[in-house]
Amino acid sequence: MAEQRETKGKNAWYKAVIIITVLGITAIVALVTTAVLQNKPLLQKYKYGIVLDAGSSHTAVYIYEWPAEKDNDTGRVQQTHSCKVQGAGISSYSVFPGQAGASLKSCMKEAESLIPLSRHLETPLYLGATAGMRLLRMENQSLSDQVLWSVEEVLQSSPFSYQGARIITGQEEGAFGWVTVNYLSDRLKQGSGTTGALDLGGASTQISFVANQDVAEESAENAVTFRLYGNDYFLYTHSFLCYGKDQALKLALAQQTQSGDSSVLDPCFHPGYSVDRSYFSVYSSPCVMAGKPLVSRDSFTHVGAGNASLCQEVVRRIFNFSSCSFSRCSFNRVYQPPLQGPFGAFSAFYFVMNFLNLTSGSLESSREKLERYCSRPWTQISGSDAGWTLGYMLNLTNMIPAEAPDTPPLPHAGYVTLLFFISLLLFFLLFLCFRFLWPHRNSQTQMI
Ligand SMILES: Nc1ncnc2c1ncn2[C@@H]1O[C@H](COP(=O)(O)OP(=O)(O)O)[C@@H](O)[C@H]1O
Ligand SMILES: [Ca+2]
Repeated sequence: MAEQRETKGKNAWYKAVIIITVLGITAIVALVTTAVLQNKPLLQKYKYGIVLDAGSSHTAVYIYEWPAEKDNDTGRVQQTHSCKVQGAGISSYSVFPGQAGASLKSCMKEAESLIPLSRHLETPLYLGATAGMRLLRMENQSLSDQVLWSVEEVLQSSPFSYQGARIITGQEEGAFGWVTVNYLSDRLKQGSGTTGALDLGGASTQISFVANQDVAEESAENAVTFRLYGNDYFLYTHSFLCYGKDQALKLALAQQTQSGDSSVLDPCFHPGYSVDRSYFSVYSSPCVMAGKPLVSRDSFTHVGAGNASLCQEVVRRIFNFSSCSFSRCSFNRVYQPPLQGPFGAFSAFYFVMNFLNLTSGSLESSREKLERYCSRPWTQISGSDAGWTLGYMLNLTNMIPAEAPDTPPLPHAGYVTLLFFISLLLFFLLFLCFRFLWPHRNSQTQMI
């Protein structure tokens, strides 16, 4: 009898252990599955933004995207597509301002086909015009308004959330260029050293870099502050209107055509280059300070001489280094504090240097290569195809939070692993309890 009772007791104990083990394993599996499902990243959805960069030479449409659930947080904004608008910049439509908007239509249709239909209504659409429109506004405010109305009409009729078309200030252009360069190189989140930004446009050029706060005291218009990812940045920025590549060329030509001769031998163009130009094309720009020479002829022959050092002399003369009312200046009496750190140069700086294969190597070696390049005959140059890759053109996004975002204490995988081992430990402890305490209780019961 005692043996039978003992066997029954043992069987009951084994059953209990098996039930507890099965329950324990089921609980662990349920725990881990819940944790995994709960924390599993949802299917990635994206949000979009469109920025039209209406430059002096051309307009480009940029489409940006970022993960939807990280809106305004750490989601990285990426350029997914760019479309170059056919023809020249919107400022060139001053003769027929009403046609400026129509020029944007095909790129806007492209944007409609690329952005998912469900996102159209919430996709913000901005247009920022730069130096070409600044010059047109200086020449004729009514014409520049008409050009903007024309583009506004087309953008408003698009399915996107139109946020406005405006001429951005040179200060904004410089400061946003700096943000973009540092955002793309991931320097803002790290809070480490930043890089300055140099942007050579067609009608203006911008320089921006981190400087100390004396800038605001000496020249408030050159000072910009940002708070990004919890770090304060104090910037010096300046936009030189008329010192973009195309307007600077006009300044240099105006200076060389002052004598009113029928031809000009220009060291900045290749030997063999010869083009008839009208005086009007050079002197109609509001950038050209020197008056048109008093000659009866309308045009002159622009002849290349291909001499880099003489060209440097010509180019130097379009800059005024003579006086400065601040503690220090760059040129044309513009305040500039001492340069700091490395610089990222983009837009036409990049196009030109990339075209000449000079994007790597020292300044000295680039100078030597440039001298050799400039003296090459024009006939050897005109065969080259300038269809090289466009670099990123960077633009306005306000997706960078002022404060650094809170990050979870553990990464997802670490969290699941930790949960698993804690559960395992609990189960092991439970097992030990039953293994050593239950038989002990049984034997006590038997003795009574
Ligand atoms: N693919 C390219 N190859 C060579 N030069 C280019 C290319 N794209 C743009 N550029 C030049 O870069 C400059 C861009 O200026 P843009 O942005 O239009 O004017 P701004 O910024 O002064 O309003 C122009 O001088 C233009 O000729
Ligand atoms: Ca530009």
